[in-house]
Amino acid sequence: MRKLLLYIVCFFALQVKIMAQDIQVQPTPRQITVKGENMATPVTFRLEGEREANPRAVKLLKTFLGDRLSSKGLPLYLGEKGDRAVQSRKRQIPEQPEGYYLEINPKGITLAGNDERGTYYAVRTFMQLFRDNHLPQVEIRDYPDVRFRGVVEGFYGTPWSHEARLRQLRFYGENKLNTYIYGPKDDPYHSSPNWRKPYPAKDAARIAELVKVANENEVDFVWAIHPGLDIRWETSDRDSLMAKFEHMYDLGVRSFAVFFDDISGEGAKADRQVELLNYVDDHFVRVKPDVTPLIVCPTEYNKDWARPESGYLATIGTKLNPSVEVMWTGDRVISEITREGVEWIREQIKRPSYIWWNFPVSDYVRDHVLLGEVYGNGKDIAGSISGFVANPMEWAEASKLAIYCVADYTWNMQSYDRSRSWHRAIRAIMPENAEAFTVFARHNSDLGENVHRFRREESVEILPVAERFMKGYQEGRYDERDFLALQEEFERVAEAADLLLVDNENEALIEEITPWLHQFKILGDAGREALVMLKAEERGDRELFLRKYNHVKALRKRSYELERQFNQNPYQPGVKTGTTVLQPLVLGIFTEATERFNRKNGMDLPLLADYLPCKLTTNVPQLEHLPLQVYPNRVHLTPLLEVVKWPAGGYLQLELDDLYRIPGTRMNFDVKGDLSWGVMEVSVDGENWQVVTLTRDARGRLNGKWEDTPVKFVRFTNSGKDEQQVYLREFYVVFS
Ligand SMILES: OCC1=N[C@H]2[C@@H](O1)O[C@H](CO)[C@@H](O)[C@@H]2O
Ligand SMILES: [Ca+2]
Repeated sequence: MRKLLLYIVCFFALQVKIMAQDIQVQPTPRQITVKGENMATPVTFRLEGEREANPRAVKLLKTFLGDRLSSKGLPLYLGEKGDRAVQSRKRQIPEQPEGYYLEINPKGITLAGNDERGTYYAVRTFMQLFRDNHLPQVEIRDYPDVRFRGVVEGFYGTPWSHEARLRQLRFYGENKLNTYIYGPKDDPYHSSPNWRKPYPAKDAARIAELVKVANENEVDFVWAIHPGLDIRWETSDRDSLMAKFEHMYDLGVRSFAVFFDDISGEGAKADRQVELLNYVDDHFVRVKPDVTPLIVCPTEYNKDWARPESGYLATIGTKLNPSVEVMWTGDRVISEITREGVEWIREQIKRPSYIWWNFPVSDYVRDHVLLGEVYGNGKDIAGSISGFVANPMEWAEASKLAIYCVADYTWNMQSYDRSRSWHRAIRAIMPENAEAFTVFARHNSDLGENVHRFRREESVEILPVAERFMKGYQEGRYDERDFLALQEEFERVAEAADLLLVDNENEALIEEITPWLHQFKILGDAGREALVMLKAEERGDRELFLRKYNHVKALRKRSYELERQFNQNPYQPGVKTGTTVLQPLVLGIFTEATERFNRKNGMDLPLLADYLPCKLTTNVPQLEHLPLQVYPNRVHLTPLLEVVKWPAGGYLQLELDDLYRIPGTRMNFDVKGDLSWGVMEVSVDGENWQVVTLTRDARGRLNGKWEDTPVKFVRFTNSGKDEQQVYLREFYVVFS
């Protein structure tokens, strides 16, 4: 008998477990208990508590239920702890900020928040559980791990459009993100030169609308100011900043930030910054009745840049009002956030850090879109951070993939599953073409070589097949199953590109990624044709081989033309896709097949030009891994967004692949002051150097040229005795 009883209990428990798992709520709730079989969805609901409950929650729920609301029907109790309607469940409500209790059973429904935002989140969860014909009988206790969760629009590049921002705010409401920080570097009223000026009427009206929609979605709209490029530490500038905050307050802004990142000189001084921040905190933030804690982004915002001898962080830690939140990007500008890292900074600044996570931002690899999984951050960091906001790409819709996962991760770290979250994100963003978008996103996730050396996994599933196949092909025997798997993958790539190009469920997203979709189609076609080349070469079918050889070369040419047509920016112009696995695979197959064909037929068909005739060497740490943009007769250094500390004696050297004249060289370090410390030289052998005369033009740029004997080396040195802090805005060499 006992055994039978045990069996029945286990069976029931298993059922409960299975049912709890198949209940999907985003973000993943802390605790779901299934209390019985699904129940039929009532035809009508009687709403109790609407007068006392959070009005935004009431509005959201009434809009959602529509004509299912009536004075009769299943009671639905809505409200915060202390409100009469949810009095009977008071003890069940979690006491953490934004926590909520949700109960659905045949006697009634309770949506009860620990605070107003919690009630709103209970409604959001209820909306996800709702099905026209059935409701799960559940009890949910839920609350977030991280206090402030969301996005900081803090990237360089084209700021998001007003419509994109409105869509973002609604997306944050759906995903329980409560923070949007407005700080686009290229908005002149956020940064220099107009941070002191009020917004023109049209922009002001848009900000006011953003604040309104943010409030409806229970999102704090944080307005950030970036005064450090030209701030003067006098009361006039302090008053200008206060006046600007008052102006933003009048537009409805109730949350404020001051960014001191990516600046040098006067603006970077810690004690001056702290004096200003404490003043703003004491005379504005704490004076107003309804303004959330001030947030600052420090100049030393990552460990790599922290210099204990500067005492910068110590000053912040000891002198900055404890109520001010301090942002932090981690051990480096772009880095995964670890427990050790957040505990280190917590010691320095004497408070939890407010993480500014630089992902999926791509303003330093603008030719890539970053659609991969969100991973690498510790699941044990919640205790040492007060906030976690992601800095996205200039492509707002495409950034939603990572933002969705960040919402899941910051709400419930322990249960975060990077792959499950990513697949759900794709279904949430592209429900009708989830499969095609998965194929596309799988092969558009790595950054390629970049100055921050931050990389992401890409084409993970096909990588082992590609490696095994190429090895086998080169050794003269490959597995036919691998060949077929690659063929299948390239077909799916080509299909996905076409399906997404005509998709109209999310036109804003398709518009953003269209250049990459065209590139992806070419990649799929090139992969399939390269595989046909391989078989034709094996069979000795010259005619077919030559047809496919010409087709792949034509596809490669089209790819280059796409690169020059779309996404032209001064940093990383062009459109890269599948750069880590698929592109090298196509090139490898094409090269191997063509070399075999040439050997067997005594021909000399050229390979695909994938040249890089230039090598960079330097002893300036921040320039060590600088990618180069190489064109037929020009070499560009990728400009940097951060301040470059160029030590005395620091040099940067380019070695060309042959001897060239240099009709033009241009450097723009965005330096107002004296540039005589900079010397440019050329050399034939890398030993004997000759100085190139540099002239400074009206915009402060240095221009030089070398028309004498052709040379192989060009170098630029800080021949002064002091470190120089410059911006690497532009540095290119034209050679002929
Ligand atoms: O304050 C943190 C911070 N400021 C800069 C820096 O990180 O690098 C990001 C990525 O390039 C850039 O988007 C951001 O504006
Ligand atoms: Ca209330």
